[in-house]
Amino acid sequence: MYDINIENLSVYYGPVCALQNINLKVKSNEILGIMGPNGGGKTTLLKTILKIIKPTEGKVSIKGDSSIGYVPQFTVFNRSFPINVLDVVLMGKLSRKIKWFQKYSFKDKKDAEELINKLGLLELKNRQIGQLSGGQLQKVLIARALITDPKILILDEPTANLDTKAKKEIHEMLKKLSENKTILIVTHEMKDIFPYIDTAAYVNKTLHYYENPQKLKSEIFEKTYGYSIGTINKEKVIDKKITGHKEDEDDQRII
Ligand SMILES: Nc1ncnc2c1ncn2[C@@H]1O[C@H](COP(=O)(O)OP(=O)(O)OP(=O)(O)O)[C@@H](O)[C@H]1O
Repeated sequence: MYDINIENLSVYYGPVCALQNINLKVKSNEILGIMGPNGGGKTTLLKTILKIIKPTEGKVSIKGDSSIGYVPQFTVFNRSFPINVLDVVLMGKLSRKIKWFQKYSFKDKKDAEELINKLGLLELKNRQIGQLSGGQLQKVLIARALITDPKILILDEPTANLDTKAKKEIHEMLKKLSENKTILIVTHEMKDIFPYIDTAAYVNKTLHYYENPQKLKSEIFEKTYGYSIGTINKEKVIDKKITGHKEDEDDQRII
């Protein structure tokens, strides 16, 4: 039932404690939103799940042999590299131990084209990555992580620096993918992510897990504004104060 099971996990970098005694179980096909302040340990948690970092204490178990796809922060991606969309997606087929002059098979190319088509990117197939919008590039990086059909997909700030429309498209894409994948998203975009996640975790050295993400949303508002969200209308007003967004006539009367 659980794709990821983390028990009593602590991670230290020398004397620095990044994560302390963390427990977390992630169900199959769940979308977990991971939030928390800068330096709270979110990336350390991802890297531990990906086995890039070894736990100081405790253990991380992945169900069966579930493979994991990883989408790193796209700000670290070199956009000036002369490579097209199809080639970026195909790169996801390369084994971790890169063999020089490794060739892609006909099936690799067919799989990549099918995936690009499925994600609505076919018309961009031959475009150089330097000529993509931020949202398009992010979708291509997600496609690269999906090419091996992993059961678990982990994304580190997938919508950072994207406009509202691109964010919505990425979040909707992830929601669809969660029909048969377990997805972990590290994000600072709390306002945008809540409608799309099933559960939430707040990481600040320790981890608080929320079966109901709305509870975390309420706690964040309470911390920010010093009072709790009593009614839906009040929540709308607070949302509007943050976003400046007007939703409907009814809404406008509340102001
Ligand atoms: N390689 C490292 N060596 C020493 N300390 C590190 C190392 N990597 C991270 N840390 C420290 O571990 C803590 C957690 O860092 P981490 O990058 O996991 O946080 P984060 O929540 O991902 O932060 P952000 O939101 O800013 O990306 C921080 O105090 C950070 O300074």
